[in-house]
Amino acid sequence: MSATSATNILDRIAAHKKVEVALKKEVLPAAQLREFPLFSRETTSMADSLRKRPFGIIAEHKRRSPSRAAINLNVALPDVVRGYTQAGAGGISVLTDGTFFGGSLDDLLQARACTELPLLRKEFILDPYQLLEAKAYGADAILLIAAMLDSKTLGYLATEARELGMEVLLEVHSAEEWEACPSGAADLVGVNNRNLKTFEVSLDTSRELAARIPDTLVRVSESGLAQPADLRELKELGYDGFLIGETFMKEPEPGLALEAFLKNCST
Ligand SMILES: O=P(O)(O)OC[C@@H](O)[C@@H](O)c1c[nH]c2ccccc12
Repeated sequence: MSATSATNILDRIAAHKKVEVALKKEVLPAAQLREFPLFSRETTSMADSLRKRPFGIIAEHKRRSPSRAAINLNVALPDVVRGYTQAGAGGISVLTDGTFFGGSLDDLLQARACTELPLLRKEFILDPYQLLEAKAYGADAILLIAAMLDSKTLGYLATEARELGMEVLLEVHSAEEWEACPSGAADLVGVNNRNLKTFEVSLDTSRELAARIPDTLVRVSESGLAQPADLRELKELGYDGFLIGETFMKEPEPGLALEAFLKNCST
C-alpha cells in the first residue's frame, strides 16, 4: 500500500489492471500473441529519434484522463497520429488503458498503420503478458512506472521488454523513487511532473531530478508542459525529450498545435 492514502488512483488502477490482465490471458493466450504479424517487426529506437532533434517531443494520443475527464473525444486517431508525424514529433505515445483513459490496443495498432515514428505503449504494466501485447500491436517502447512496481519486478519487466526489442521508458516522480530503481533498467528515464497519487503538477520535479540522472540515459520530462519556454529551460538542464498530451489534444487539430508549438520552441 502506498504512503499517501489507502485508495489513491494508482492503487485503484493497479488492482483493476491485475484482474484485466488475468482475463485477457484466458481470452488470448500469450502463445497466440507471438503469432501476430507485428510481433516479429524490427523496432525503431525512441531514444535515438529524440536525441537527433533539437526538441524531441513524444506527442501523446489521449482522449480522457482521471484528472481531466474528457480532453478530446472528437478527433480521429489517424488524423492525430498523421498530424503529429507531419508536425515533426520525435515519437508518439498511445494510451492503451480503456477504463481510465478511454484508449485501447486497437488504438496502438491503428497508430502503427499511420506512422513510421517510434511508438510508446502508454499503459500500466505489471505483467510480462502486457509486453507481448505491446510488441504484437506495434510498440517500439514501453512505459514502466516505478511507483507501481517493486524493484525486482521492474528489473524483470525491463529485461523482458529489451529481449523483445523494445526500449524502456522508466517513469519516476522523486529522487527516492529513482534511487530505488535497479540500475540498467532504463533506456529513457521519464520524470513525471504529475504526481500520479495526488494529480498535482509541478515542473520543479523535473528541475530537481535532472542532475541526478546520468546523461548516458535519455531524460524525458513528462506532463504539464504547455509553454515552449519551459522546454527551453528544461533542455538547458539536460532533458532530451518531452512527453506532452493535453496541450495538443485539447485543440481541434492536435498536429497543428504541435507544429505551432515547435516553431515557438526554436525562436
Ligand atoms: O497530458 P500531459 O499533462 O501533457 O501529460 C502527458 C503524459 O505525461 C501523461 O499522460 C502521463 C505520464 N505518465 C503517465 C502514466 C500513465 C498515464 C498517463 C501518464
